Amino acid sequence: MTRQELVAQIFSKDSYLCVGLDTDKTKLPTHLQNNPDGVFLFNKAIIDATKNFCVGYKINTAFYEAEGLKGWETMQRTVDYIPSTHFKIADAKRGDIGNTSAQYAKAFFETMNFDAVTVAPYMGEDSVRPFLEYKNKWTILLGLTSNTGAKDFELQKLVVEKESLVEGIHTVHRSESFLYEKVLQTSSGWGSEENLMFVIGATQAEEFTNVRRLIPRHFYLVPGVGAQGGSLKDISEKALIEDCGLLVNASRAVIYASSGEDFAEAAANAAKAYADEMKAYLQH
Ligand SMILES: O=c1ccn([C@@H]2O[C@H](COP(=O)(O)O)[C@@H](O)[C@H]2O)c(=O)[nH]1
Repeated sequence: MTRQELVAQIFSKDSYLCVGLDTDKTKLPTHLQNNPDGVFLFNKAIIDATKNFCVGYKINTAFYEAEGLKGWETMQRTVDYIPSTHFKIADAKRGDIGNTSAQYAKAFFETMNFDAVTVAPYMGEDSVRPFLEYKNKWTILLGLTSNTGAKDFELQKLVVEKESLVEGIHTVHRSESFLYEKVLQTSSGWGSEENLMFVIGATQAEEFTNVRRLIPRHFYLVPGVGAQGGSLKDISEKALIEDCGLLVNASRAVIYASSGEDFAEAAANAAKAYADEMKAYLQH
C-alpha cells in the first residue's frame, strides 16, 4: 500500500485507528474457548465489527507464534480475511544480519502478504535494508517505545564530542542527545517517507513535539493508548500533520472491551469511540 492510498483511506473514514489483534487464546469469550477454531472466529468477528472505524490491523505475531503451527495458520487466515482496503501490520520486531533479514522480509511481505513489519534498528542499516527493498511495503522501526524499559537505553543520553582547531585554538564541542534521537536521525535516512515509519509510544507524549521536530514528515505507529494509559488527545495535538502522519493502535481496549458473547459489539463501540475522537482532531 502506498502512502497516498493509506492517507486516502484515513480521510475517507476520518480515522487513524489501527486495531491490534493480540488475540490470547486464554482470553476468548467462554463460548469460543473450546472451539478449535476459536481464535480465528474471534478475529473474524472483531474485523467484521470494527472495519468501518479503523484503517488497519496490527497482528502481534507473538500471540500466534506461541501456538505453533496452528497459530501460524490462524495468523495467515486472519491476514487473508482483512479487507484489502486495510493496512496490515505484522508486529514481529525482527532484524538480523542481512541474509537473515531478507528471509524475514520474504516471510512477512511475500509469503504472508502483510503491508508492513516492525523491525528493531539496533543491528544497523544492513539489517534493515532487505525490508526496504520491497516496493509498496513498509518498514516500521522501533523509535521510542511505550514501555518503562525505554528508559534503559532509548532515553539514555549520548554525549558527542567534536574537536576543532581554528587559528591554533583547540576547542572541544560537547553535545548531548537521547539514544532514540540518534536512532531516528540516522535511520530516517535509510528509507523515505514512503516506505519507513517509526514506532513512537503514546506513553511518551512529552517527547512527541521533539520527535516531530526530528522527523517531521514520517508516519508514526503509536501503540500505548487504552490499556497502557497514553493520551490520544496529547499525541494527536503534538504530532498530527497535514496528511495525518499517525496510525494509533489499540489492542486490548478494543478486542477485550467485553469478555462476554457481546464482545464484537463492544469492540465496535470502543473502536467507534476512538474514531469519533480522531475525527475531531483531524478537523482542527
Ligand atoms: O513500544 C511498543 C511497541 C509495540 N507495542 C505493541 O503494541 C500493542 C499494544 O497493545 P495494547 O493492548 O493496546 O496495550 C502490543 O501488541 C504491544 O506488543 C507496544 O505496546 N509498545
